[in-house]
Formats: sequence, C-alpha cells, structure tokens
Amino acid sequence: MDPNHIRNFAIIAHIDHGKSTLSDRLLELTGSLTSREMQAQVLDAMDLERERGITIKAHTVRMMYKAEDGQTYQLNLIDTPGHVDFSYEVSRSLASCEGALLVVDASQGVEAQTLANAYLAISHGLEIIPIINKIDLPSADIERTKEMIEKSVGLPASDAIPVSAKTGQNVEQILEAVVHLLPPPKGDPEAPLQALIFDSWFDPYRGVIVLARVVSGTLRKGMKIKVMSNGKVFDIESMGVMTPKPVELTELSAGEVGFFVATIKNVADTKVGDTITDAERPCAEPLPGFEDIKSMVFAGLYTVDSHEHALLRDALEKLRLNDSSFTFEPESSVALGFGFRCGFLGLLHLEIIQERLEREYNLDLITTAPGVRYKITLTDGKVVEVDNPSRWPDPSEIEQIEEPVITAKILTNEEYVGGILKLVEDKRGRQQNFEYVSETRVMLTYELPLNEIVLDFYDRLKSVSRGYASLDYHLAGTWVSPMVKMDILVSGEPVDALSIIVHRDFAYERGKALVSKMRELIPRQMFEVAIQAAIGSKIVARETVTAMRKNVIAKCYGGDISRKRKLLEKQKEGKKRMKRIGKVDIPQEAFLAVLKVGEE
Ligand SMILES: Nc1nc2c(ncn2[C@@H]2O[C@H](COP(=O)(O)OP(=O)(O)OP(=O)(O)O)[C@@H](O)[C@H]2O)c(=O)[nH]1
Repeated sequence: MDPNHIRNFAIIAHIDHGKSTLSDRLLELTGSLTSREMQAQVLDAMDLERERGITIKAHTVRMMYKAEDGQTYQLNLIDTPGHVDFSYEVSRSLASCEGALLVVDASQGVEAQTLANAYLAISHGLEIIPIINKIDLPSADIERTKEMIEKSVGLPASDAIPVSAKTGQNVEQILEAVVHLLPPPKGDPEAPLQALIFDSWFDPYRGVIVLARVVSGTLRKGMKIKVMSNGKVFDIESMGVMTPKPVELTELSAGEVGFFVATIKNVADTKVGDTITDAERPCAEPLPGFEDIKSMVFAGLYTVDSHEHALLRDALEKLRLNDSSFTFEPESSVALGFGFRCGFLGLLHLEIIQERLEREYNLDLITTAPGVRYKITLTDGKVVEVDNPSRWPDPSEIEQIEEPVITAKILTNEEYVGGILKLVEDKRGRQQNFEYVSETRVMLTYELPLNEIVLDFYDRLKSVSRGYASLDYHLAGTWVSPMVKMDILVSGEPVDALSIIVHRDFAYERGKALVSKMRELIPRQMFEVAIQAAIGSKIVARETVTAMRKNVIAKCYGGDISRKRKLLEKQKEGKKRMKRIGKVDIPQEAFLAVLKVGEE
C-alpha cells in the first residue's frame, strides 16, 4: 500500500479511562468486528480454535477507513500494555507508531500514567491527539480537563476531541483526525529489510507468533530472516494482519505492521525491541533502542507440598516459553526445601505469574518476601550481585552496597499531600520536585529505593490517599546504602526463607513491626513460640505466641453446629497453606508478613 495512505497509532491512557471501549468503537465504525464479537465467534467455531492464540492477543488491528476526502486509508491500531511494570514494552509499541491518541477521562482528569505515557510518546517524537472521554457523565468537566492537559502534559488541548466511547458520540471525528493530523510512515520498500519486534508470544498450535513493524524494506512469506541481536535465522512460514480476524498475506512492506510465524521455537529468540532483517540481504544497522530488560524484583517460589517440586519446575518452564522477561533458577532453603529464585519486571508481574501457576497449574505455593538486587563490593575488591538474602556476604567482607533507586511521580489531590509526604519520608524518599499541575492537584517527584516500593508501598499509598493518588516510576540509578540482613528466628531457630534485607537505620523499627505482625499470623500451637528478629547475633525484637489452651471448638459456646463446621473448614483451609518448620506450623501469610506490616 502507498505509505501515504497508512496511519499507525496507539491509544494511550491511564487505567480505566476507556482505552478498550474506544478501540471497540473504532473497530465498529470501520466495519471491523469488535474484539468481543470476535471472541464470541471463535468460541462458536471449533475449526477456528487453531487461531485462538492469535485472536486473544490480537490487539493490533488493521482497519480500513474511507475518509471524507474519498480516499481509503489503512489504519493500524497498536495496543500498548497499561502498567508501569511493562514500560519497556510500551516504549517499543510506541516506537512502531507515528502518532497516538491520548485518552483522558473527563471526570478524573490527568493521572500519573496519562503523564508517563504522554511523555514517553513525546520522547518518541509521536504526534499526539488529545481525546477527552466520558463526556456523557454528569461529572465530566471538559474545560478543566483541557486545562490539565495543557498545564501538566504541555500539549495544546484547544482542539482536543470530546467524545463518549460509551455512546459513540463524536467518535467518528477521531478517525478523521487520525487521517489528517497524524503523519504517514516513511521508509523505502526496496531497501534491505528492517523490522521492529514489538510483541511476541508462544501459541500452542502455531509456535512463536511475532508482531512487527516493517520500518524499511519488505517482509515476504518464505523469506529467510535473521534476528539481529543473536544472529539466528528462521524461515517465514506464514504472515498476515488481524482485522481483528487473522488474514493471511504474502508480504508486509515499509510502514506496515502485522504478524508472522516462522520456524521459531522459543520466544526468547525474538525479544521485544529486537530487529529482524533479510538473512540474504541484511541491513547495516539494527534499529535503535534494543534493551535486554532485566528483572528488578526477586522472590523465592516453593510448593507447599514438596512432592510437587517437579511440577513447579515444568510449569515455570512452560510459562517461560511465553514470557522471556521472567527468570528462574533452582534454590534451596533449609526451611522450605527445594524451590526457585524467580526474577520479575515488577510486583504486578510477580502476581500475574504466581496466579497463573496457582490457577492454570493447580499448585499451592509459598512465596517469600520480594526483594531487589544489590551490587556489593567486597573488601577484596570483587563485585557481586545478590538478590537472595541467603547469599548475603558476611558483613565483615562487605566494603560497599549499592541499591537500585527509582524516580517516582505521584499525582494526587492537595488534601492527601501531607499523608503521602510522611509515607515517602518513611520510605527513605528524597524529594526532587513539588508542583501544582492544577489548582488542587499536586505532582510529587521523589527518588525512592526500589526495595521500599516492593514492600508495601502501593497499598499504603492507596490507603493514605483513599485511592486518589496515582503512581508511575522508572529506574533511576543506585544509592550507596548501609543495608543489613535481618533474620527471623522461630523458637530460637533462624528460618532462612524469612530473612530480608533492610536499611540499618530502619532495622530496629522494621524488626519490631515484623515480629509483631508474625505473632498475629502464626497460629497458636500446643507450646509457646518465640519469634525474634536478629541482625547477626544481635536480637532486635521479640514477641511470643502463647500456647494454645483450649480446643477451638470450645469457643463456640452455644454449640451451633453450622458455626462449628465453618470454623473447622476455616481451620482446614488455613492448614493447606501451612508449612511445618521444626515443630511450628507457619502459614503462607507469615512469609509475606513483611508486606503487611504497614496495614492497620
Ligand atoms: N460513562 C462512560 N463510561 C465509559 C466511557 N468509556 C469507557 N467507559 C467505562 O469506563 C470503564 C473503563 O473502560 P475500559 O475501556 O475498560 O478502560 P481501559 O482504559 O481499557 O481500562 P484498562 O484496560 O483496565 O486499562 C468501563 O466500565 C467502561 O464501560 C464513556 O465514554 N462514558
């Protein structure tokens, strides 16, 4: 297709501002099936089952639109993941576009992710069309939202399009704006092939499926392609676009986006951000910006039942086929037995993987407290990276410890600033900026140690702001900090899986809070259980779980049988997630007590 008739764009928005609803509306207007219709159809037609892997993730859609100028345009809507954990993927999706629709909820206004995504789009040189959504709501304030876009994002908003994705009001104006305001792609279809991978996943029926933007040259069926970062060569077996129904094509030329299936067995061979070229006529340079993204958050995963260890390994291997951004390696714990040390992009990523293991693979898991990776210089000059407290070097051998630090942007209403400032100070934050982005909204910029964020930051931010704060962050560097390893002793025995790394000046406080939380979480046993927090041989806090006196059932005085049963069931359920350590049963929550310390 003539590149002048192609437009590639993304929709960027804060969560819940209406991205999916608006996409569906655009699909409807251009006569494509909506993704919901598509899914219903897929379920109806069993012979389409093979294509399911594609359709479910088919968020990159080609639409054909006949504009008011009488011309037909090819509009490629490229989906971007919505969460900060996946910001690298967002950046690669944006790199595949020339423009973006910035959707802002007219009743909520600009939020932290609106800003973060808008800045990212601006830094990629994209043309941005502001869209003010949900104007059907009584609380919608179009003028105020425009002001916020101008003031905080710094984009002219007088021409922002007010729409309701729900009722469809004004949505067709967006299509005209896409055609007239966004630039067409550039690129020579005759040049050597350069295509950017912006998503890839494993489909059980078809193998690895890659979404790519052809930047220059032409990608053809049957072609031998080379992945630039690793030099691997594959044959393209099939290719096409989603409309959102997959439609097979024989070529994609400069400016176009689409999917291809090649003889690729492992998603790790086609990482997001990598460049594909023609193996026989390679391009000189890969596209800029490829990064092998590293895990930032680490935790141990163990099965409650040690016989399920092999199942966990198989499940992790399967998940890894589809997600090259998480890592795992075997580790063992005196307390928990054999497990895996896993690395994730962030906390949400950890939660997603954990939930899939439990739901899809039916595993009962114990997760240890998440932590970060420290760079430690030893007294003999060696530098080691440690993400597992059990590998923490002896303090006498440590010269210097560097911890990862993020820049966090928190957007909130004025009245919650006090509470948030206290929270970030508690979390060792250092203020970078304090700025009013409208009369009542404040943007705080802080440097914070990542280790404090992975503990309980989100939940506490939510509670001090009653949900009226949004957070966005990116890795900013490291601080040299006096970190120490804190051990937890249960009945005098250190439980290795409970050890955490904390800042020395906060260790006493943290230890006290932690053992007191553990006391609540560890059920009474037939004997007294001491819980202690220690740094080296120094005990910094102690609590005692007193011995059980009576049978639980004795608590149900009246003898109401249904209550009794409920209590027993509850106990049984609690048991499932217990791990017996020495003589003491420790529930799953206790391993994560450090996450719950801030809770009331
Ligand atoms: N009243 C009203 N509600 C809307 C409108 N657009 C979307 N919504 C509602 O807002 C909620 C969020 O919309 P989604 O389209 O799921 O938002 P999203 O940004 O895709 O959300 P995530 O995928 O979770 O990031 C849904 O309940 C929608 O029905 C609108 O124009 N008016």
